[in-house]
Amino acid sequence: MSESSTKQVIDVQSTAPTSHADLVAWVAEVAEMTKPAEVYWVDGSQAEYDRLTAELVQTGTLRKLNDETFPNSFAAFSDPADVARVEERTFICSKEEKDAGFTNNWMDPAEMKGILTERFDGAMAGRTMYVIPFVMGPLDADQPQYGVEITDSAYVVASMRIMARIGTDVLQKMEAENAFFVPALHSVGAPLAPGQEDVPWPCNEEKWIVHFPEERSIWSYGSGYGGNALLGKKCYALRIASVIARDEGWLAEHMLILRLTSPEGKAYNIAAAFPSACGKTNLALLDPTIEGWKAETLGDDINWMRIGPDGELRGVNPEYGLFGVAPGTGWSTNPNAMRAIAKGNSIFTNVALTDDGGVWWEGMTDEVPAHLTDWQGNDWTPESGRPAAHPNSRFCTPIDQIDMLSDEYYSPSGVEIHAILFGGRRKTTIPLVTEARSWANGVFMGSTLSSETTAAAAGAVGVVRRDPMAMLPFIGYNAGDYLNHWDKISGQLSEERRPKIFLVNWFRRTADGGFAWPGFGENSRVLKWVTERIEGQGQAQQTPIGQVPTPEALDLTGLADYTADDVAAAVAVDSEEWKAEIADIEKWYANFGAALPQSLQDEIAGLKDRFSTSA
Ligand SMILES: Nc1nc2c(ncn2[C@@H]2O[C@H](COP(=O)(O)OP(=O)(O)OP(=O)(O)O)[C@@H](O)[C@H]2O)c(=O)[nH]1
Ligand SMILES: O=C([O-])CC(=O)C(=O)O
Repeated sequence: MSESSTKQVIDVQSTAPTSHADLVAWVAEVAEMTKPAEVYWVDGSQAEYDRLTAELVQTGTLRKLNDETFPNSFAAFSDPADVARVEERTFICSKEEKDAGFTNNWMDPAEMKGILTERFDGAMAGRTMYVIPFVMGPLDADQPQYGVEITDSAYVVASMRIMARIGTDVLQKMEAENAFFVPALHSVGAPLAPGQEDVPWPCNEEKWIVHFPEERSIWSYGSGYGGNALLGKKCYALRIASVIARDEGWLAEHMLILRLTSPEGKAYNIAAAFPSACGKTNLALLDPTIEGWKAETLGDDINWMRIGPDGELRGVNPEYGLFGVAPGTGWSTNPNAMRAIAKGNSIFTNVALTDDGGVWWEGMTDEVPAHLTDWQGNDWTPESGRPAAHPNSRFCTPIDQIDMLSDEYYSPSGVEIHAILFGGRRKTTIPLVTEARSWANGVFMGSTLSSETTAAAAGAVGVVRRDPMAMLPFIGYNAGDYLNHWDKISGQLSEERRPKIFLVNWFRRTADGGFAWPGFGENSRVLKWVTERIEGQGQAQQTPIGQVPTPEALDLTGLADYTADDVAAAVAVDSEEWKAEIADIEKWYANFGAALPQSLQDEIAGLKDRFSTSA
């Protein structure tokens, strides 16, 4: 062991601001392995954030924006090879391969630790090692879900402060309870030789996003981007939390939560699972276009659902900020998100810069600026023929800047969920909205959910894939066990209180290539029908896949140039398309073998039956 690493171990033990023995031991162990220049415990204060962001401006990682239009906000530009989650480099290292299942990459945990230990050896040389105590969900929850992220990226520290509750309060409570925490280790994997200047976006060509579900720990190496690096989000709140949820009897899901109140004052909490970049943030910040309806945000990406005392399903958003897709978020499509962003205190990544020191992305304003600096630092004009902002560019903004944030967001016991929507991005086949025939039929809809891939993950875009409950990249264990867990939870819900389930598709196309439904704020019309169905009202027609609205059932008041015929086209069930769909579902289900719950086997058999008798 070198002299400097010995010194670090001693430093950690004697300077740690906590007596939480397991935590101090882990931090010391990591410092010994990664050999940072210093160890810094993050307190989560505004002064600390201001200091770190100022340092990041100095090193060129952040660019301070024009304070008038984007107060206290910054833009970061990543390495072009580090712009999205890397699913191919994401692993679930359970002791046994079968426990990771066919949807996950797997490696033996000891072998993986061996590889990672080599990568992390000296990985933080020349850098500061930051220790971020955090909690997912309210700190006053019955059982706060603690984590500690160690990282060598100040950009990650600043972003984590927006996305999660972090710092001294969390550390003190964790210490007082001597609580378990998820150790989440992150390095950009780009150590600095002494005297070497900082690079604006350090990262490594080799990336590893690794989860050890039995240990409930995370090791992430080589990337500084979003879900690869802000480890409280997808890595903890979905992959590791899904394992905890399986063991403890609850659900950790990739869902937004929206509260919709009717003109009569009746409130409905709607959870919706859509894959990445398929409209969660937009629906969570819905601006209803129908008179008298009010929408409030509870969550935009993750929903932890527990069974309440009366057999109801209760949802909590464990996050503290938004990490939203920038392109397509605009004053006309999502004014609520734009108002939250306009309050400032945000970090943008891979958006374009305007000449007056602001930011811009495709769809932000109707008028396209005449000149920009694109996300890669090049001059850009509307004639450039390429996007100015990266398609997966993001805004990272505190959730409490949303004017429409529900007070219930802060409730540790969450809200009762009255309806669950499953939705994907499909050009054909899937109607605008379909009500499940039953709870089991709804779980079937979720388990066979499909969507075209998006820029949120590295790889091909636009390829249709099955994405069960929008959790394909996020189930931290065997997908067959996951479907069985849903089946088991179903049985524990009160029959009267079970949420109604719907399948939606905002992205269906017409023959001329346009969207079959205007989407965004107009989705409130679909949600109104959903609430009518909850109340046992609203006109619906039976189809082999479930109930769809009759052409007159959607409230189209004030919606120019959209007719009942257009609704009929948007909700049409085409049996030829469904023949291909069923074949694809059967192919998907074959992956599960005997693990497929009987209820879902019955559902696919029933679906085939209904199509054959309706033909
Ligand atoms: N046509 C259409 N596009 C939509 C609609 N809602 C969202 N989008 C587009 O879908 C893209 C992604 O939307 P988001 O709301 O950010 O998606 P998300 O699911 O929150 O994404 P993640 O943060 O990756 O989980 C944006 O380009 C939106 O403009 C809609 O109702 N209709
Ligand atoms: O995790 C990320 O990088 C961004 C995100 O929310 C997603 O991909 O769904």
